[in-house]
Amino acid sequence: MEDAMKVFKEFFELPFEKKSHLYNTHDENVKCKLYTSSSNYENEEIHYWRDCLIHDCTPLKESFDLWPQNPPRYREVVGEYLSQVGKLGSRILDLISEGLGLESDFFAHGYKEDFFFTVNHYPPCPDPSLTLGLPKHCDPNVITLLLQDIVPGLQVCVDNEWQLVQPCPNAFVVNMGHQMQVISNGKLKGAEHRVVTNAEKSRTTASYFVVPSKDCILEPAKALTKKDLPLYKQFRYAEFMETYKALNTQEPENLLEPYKIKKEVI
Ligand SMILES: O=C(O)CCC(=O)C(=O)O
Ligand SMILES: [Fe+2]
Repeated sequence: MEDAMKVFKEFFELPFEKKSHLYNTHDENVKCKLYTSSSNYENEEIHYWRDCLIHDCTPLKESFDLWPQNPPRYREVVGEYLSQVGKLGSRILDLISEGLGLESDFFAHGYKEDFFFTVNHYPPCPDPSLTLGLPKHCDPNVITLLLQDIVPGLQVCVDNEWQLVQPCPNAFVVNMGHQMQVISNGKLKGAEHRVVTNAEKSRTTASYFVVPSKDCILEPAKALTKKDLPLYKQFRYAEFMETYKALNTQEPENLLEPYKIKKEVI
């Protein structure tokens, strides 16, 4: 993971001419892109202080040729990194299913079918009081494995207060996404988080999002709704993602609102 972080930093340190061809936010067919703030820069109300590299990763071996050619080690190091992080993600999901009392291969049924990968770079910000690196959000997927640099910036919302997640060397931050909240019937809450900037140092992070298949049907695990009532109804992952994209600027908790089962008032 040290090597991967080194390569991510080297990529963002490249002179602009070596990466300018990757700035292309409009063409759906471009499978490796760099953008500033978000992929919807032109239409967003607020811009954020980050650059983001995103490239297709699945199937892993077949997507190598789409990745950055510079730094020259990028493909080899990141290929190995993603394959190892994928295994770690599966192991963590096995442990979560054990902890929740679900069958051991519960997440193998479409919940970890895919993954999505982004590398974030937050340059020093002259006035951190004016903007964020990323706004408050909850990841839309199942879990996210975040590789943090030694520079702090990630904050998590606990009891309505923002707390800094201190970087811990050689460790990943594992964020619960919206889908984990649904599957666990609210036992594991989707983590609301954001990124603050700082004036002195740049910060680089890499997010590995474990993603269900588009057709995966999400609902509270049956084993958890024998005693407790289900809090959410069934929906397709692709359907949720449409809501997520359309309502992205709302409070994270509101995004699950359409899928909540309302208690009847008698
Ligand atoms: O860069 C970070 O610390 C967090 C990134 C993040 O939340 C995301 O990629 O969804
Ligand atoms: Fe996130």
